Amino acid sequence: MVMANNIEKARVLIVGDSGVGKTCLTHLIAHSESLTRPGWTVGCNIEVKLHEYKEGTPHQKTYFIELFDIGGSLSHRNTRGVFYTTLHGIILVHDLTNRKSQENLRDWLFEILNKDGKDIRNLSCDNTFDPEQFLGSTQLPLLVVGAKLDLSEEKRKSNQLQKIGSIAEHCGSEEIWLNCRDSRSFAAGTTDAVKLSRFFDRVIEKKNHSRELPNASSDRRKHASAEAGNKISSQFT
Ligand SMILES: Nc1nc2c(ncn2[C@@H]2O[C@H](COP(=O)(O)OP(=O)(O)OP(=O)(O)O)[C@@H](O)[C@H]2O)c(=O)[nH]1
Repeated sequence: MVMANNIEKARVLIVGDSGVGKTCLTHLIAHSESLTRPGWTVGCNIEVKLHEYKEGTPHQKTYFIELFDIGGSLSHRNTRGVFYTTLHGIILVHDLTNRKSQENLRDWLFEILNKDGKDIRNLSCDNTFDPEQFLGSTQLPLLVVGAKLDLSEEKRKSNQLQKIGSIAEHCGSEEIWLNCRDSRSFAAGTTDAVKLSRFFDRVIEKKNHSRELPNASSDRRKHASAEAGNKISSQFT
């Protein structure tokens, strides 16, 4: 039997605007059941999921995935940077009935990648934040989740068009649309369950890769703008 103390951990941040469904999603992932009355998250709510890395292969291994559900309220913007220090993956959540919450995902990504308060826009040639470039350089796995699919008739019909022009398409990441209040949304064997499991596998690979580079963080400030990618990468190892 595997002792809980011996199980390694990897950390995933779950971010997005207030009220988009992060707490419901976190609960669904961790407990495979829906949460009827989530409270308003102040600071951070942490849940843990046991994940089978590379399930069904000779490399299968059990990990803990720590899910850091970050309160989306604007009033906590200045303090939530403390949660951005050690991370191995990001889930960006938006509300399918609220277009603005999808547009704001760029800002969330920017806030996390800019956690030291250093404006990474200045590191790019044209002074704009390019999520693809900076995510690519950090090698941080990203998953985009659109919640409240049950409330969006239009989106339910056009599921296949979901990624066009979205941040998921821009960053080359997977996107899932679901009803977070339906306990069957990640039922075993469904496409969404497979996408989630693959995402967690990549998170674990990111964590294992980070451990192989223990001195990378000391190089953080060495490189100039041409090497901005490497610089940002070192912040997340
Ligand atoms: N119908 C429907 N309601 C949802 C869904 N996801 C979340 N909700 C509801 O939306 C409201 C907000 O959900 P939360 O999970 O608390 O949102 P949050 O993003 O954690 O919000 P903050 O804690 O303010 O950051 C709650 O009333 C949920 O029950 C969904 O997929 N479908």
